[in-house]
Amino acid sequence: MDLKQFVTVVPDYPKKGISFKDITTIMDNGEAYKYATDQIVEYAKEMGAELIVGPEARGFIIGCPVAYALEIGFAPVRKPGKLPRETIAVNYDLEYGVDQLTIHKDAIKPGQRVLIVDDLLATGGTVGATVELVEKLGGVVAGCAFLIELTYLDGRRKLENHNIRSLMKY
Ligand SMILES: O=P(O)(O)OC[C@H]1O[C@H](OP(=O)(O)OP(=O)(O)O)[C@H](O)[C@@H]1O
Ligand SMILES: Nc1ncnc2[nH]cnc12
Repeated sequence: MDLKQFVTVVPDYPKKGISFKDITTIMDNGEAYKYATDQIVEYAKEMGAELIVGPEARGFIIGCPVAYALEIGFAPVRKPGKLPRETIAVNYDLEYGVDQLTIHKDAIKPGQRVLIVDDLLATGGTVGATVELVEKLGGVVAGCAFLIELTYLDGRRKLENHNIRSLMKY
């Protein structure tokens, strides 16, 4: 399936000069959503993932169905003040802003093989911070999977030695 036909490219959103890749037009097509999920499920199996970790909000949309299909857990990475128990935090840069991400301290077992899943790799700030959170808790990053990679922003640079799979490149 050519997944790109289901991505809607929105120019100048949320700021002038940003070419926004809207994945809601994948999600609202059952066949395309399932196909994208299945591709990441296969990658998760290859990488021996024992837990899926995804940053809010779009990382949940892609990561949760992958975890469900594999019958493994999903641990959310969230913006500050959203997780109710003890967390650790890491700062990160966005293509359009700066923020902080947090995870529950007990979300990952030491040595657990984690697949990080998100909709899109841009500058790599989000996934870089997520890798840091996973590793701080003693998890092993088995791989990072995205629907979309914006190659012109070279987010891969931040993932040096990690396994990466992106289903679509722009
Ligand atoms: O590689 P980066 O430069 O970090 O950019 C990619 C991130 O940006 C978007 O999330 P955003 O922070 O806009 O939050 P959202 O998913 O809640 O919309 C996207 O879903 C990725 O998580
Ligand atoms: N260009 C972009 N399109 C969609 N989501 C994004 N997150 C960061 N950059 C993005």
